[in-house]
Amino acid sequence: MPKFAANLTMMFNEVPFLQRFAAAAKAGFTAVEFLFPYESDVQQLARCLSENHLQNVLFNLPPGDWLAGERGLAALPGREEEFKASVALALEYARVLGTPRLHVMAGIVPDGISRPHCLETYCKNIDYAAKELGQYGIDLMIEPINPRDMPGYLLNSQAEAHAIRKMLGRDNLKVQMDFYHAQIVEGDLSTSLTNNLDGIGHIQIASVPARNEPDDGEINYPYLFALLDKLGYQGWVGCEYRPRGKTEDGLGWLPKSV
Ligand SMILES: O=C(O)[C@H](O)C(=O)CO
Ligand SMILES: [Mg+2]
Repeated sequence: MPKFAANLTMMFNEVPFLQRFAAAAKAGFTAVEFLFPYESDVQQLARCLSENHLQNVLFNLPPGDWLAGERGLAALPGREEEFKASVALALEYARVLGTPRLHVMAGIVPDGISRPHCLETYCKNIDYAAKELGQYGIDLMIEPINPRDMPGYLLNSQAEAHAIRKMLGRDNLKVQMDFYHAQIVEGDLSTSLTNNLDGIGHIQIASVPARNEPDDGEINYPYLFALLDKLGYQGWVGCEYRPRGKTEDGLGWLPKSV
């Protein structure tokens, strides 16, 4: 059975963020991921991990002004210096927390700027970030996101993400395969997973269309979990879903040892 990491941004939202570490550990998780840790003191986060015997397997680089609708800086021409500063900040956190991989969000293609121009900016920034993280043995994830959840987001398909990964040729640049997004955009999950396994650095799960626990909706997760085992996938599976009700009440799908 794959290794599952609780997503503390989406799960255990019955309690404040810093109390979710203990809640995840109590539920049996040994690993967690989250989106953006930057509102918390990094040493406090390190204590939350160590006190609860958890490892952090992923978090995101700063996304720009989230409340203003920004969803990443990497593809935004003219924001390169801000992007480089976001890489430095994420590195500070990752080195303290021992995080082995970081997800960099691409961003929404701005009005008046061509997609090819954004794609060129994105590739240059991703290459820079991968080089910086690589000095510390940290992998960089790029994740296609569906246009229903994020209209205008630059990167939507697994195929394009793997093409960028191969073109840049950085060993520590990997694709984050979120089955929720991949199902919405292109489906064909098991073949895409099988054909691209070497280039996949992290997986995330949620039901489609509701983005709840992976025990409902149109994706056959028991089939995919068995395929991950058969393929020998050694990475983590992030539970990036919105619990239908109380988080603990929705964990019946988890194997006993997560
Ligand atoms: O939304 C997602 O699936 C991504 O994993 C993310 O981190 C940005 O929201
Ligand atoms: Mg995701």
